[in-house]
Amino acid sequence: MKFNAGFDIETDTEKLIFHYGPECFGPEVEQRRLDDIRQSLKNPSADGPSVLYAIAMDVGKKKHLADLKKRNLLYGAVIYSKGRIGNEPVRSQGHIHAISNSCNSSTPEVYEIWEGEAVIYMQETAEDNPGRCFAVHAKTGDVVIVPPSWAHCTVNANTNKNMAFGAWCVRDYGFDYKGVREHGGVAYFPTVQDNGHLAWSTNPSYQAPELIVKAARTYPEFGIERDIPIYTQYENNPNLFAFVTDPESVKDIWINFEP
Ligand SMILES: O=P(O)(O)OC[C@H]1O[C@](O)(CO)[C@@H](O)[C@@H]1O
Repeated sequence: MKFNAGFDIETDTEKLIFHYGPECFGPEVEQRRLDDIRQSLKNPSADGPSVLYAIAMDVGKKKHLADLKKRNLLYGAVIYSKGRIGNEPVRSQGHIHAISNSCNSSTPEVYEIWEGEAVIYMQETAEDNPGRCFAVHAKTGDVVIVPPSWAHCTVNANTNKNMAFGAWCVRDYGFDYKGVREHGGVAYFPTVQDNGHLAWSTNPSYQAPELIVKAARTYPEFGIERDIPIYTQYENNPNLFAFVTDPESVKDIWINFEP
């Protein structure tokens, strides 16, 4: 399927892969299978699609690659299967962005939904007290920012459709799964109700406050505009996503940040 990511990329929803146009680059996808993420499910023995999502880290226009490397920025793409896992939606296992050597800090991630509907779930920590917990509903074109060091996972919110997104990340990214895995997942488990909507139940291995469910918002504090692909916004203003690779430069924004 074709959508406006700001560069020439298409999804193949049958094979769960990406196709790149002649002026673009991108790797073969890395698959995440049901067996890879079972331990983070509400019901680890549930049945579902064997490949849940496929990841292509480092995609974009060939003419930008040198600049992206210079800035230490990386654009990733992920495509999700439709369907469900028992009564749970297809989703990622959850992780925290590890401390990157380049900035000596965990880094944020800026998502843009390309097709389908997503929930970006996030919580402040992966400790017994996870801090504030948010489920942010995002539709095609919406942007969602996950702050540095928050645990997060991505949910395909519509079981009848594939979902795909792009995201700005740091180039020397690393994923820390430890806290999430020790708790058997994130603090709230999504399930699919009969009407197709998501419901949320607490993971008993945390002492979590009430979940805040909300719609995606805009991010004027970062200078991000609505309705323009975030890749195009980088193309028009290459310094715009410098906060992704240097989160300390906007440290006041992260205090009491609400996604
Ligand atoms: O938690 P997993 O399975 O490693 O997922 C990795 C994917 O998650 C994301 O960080 C989104 O949260 C992608 O950018 C990345 O490719």
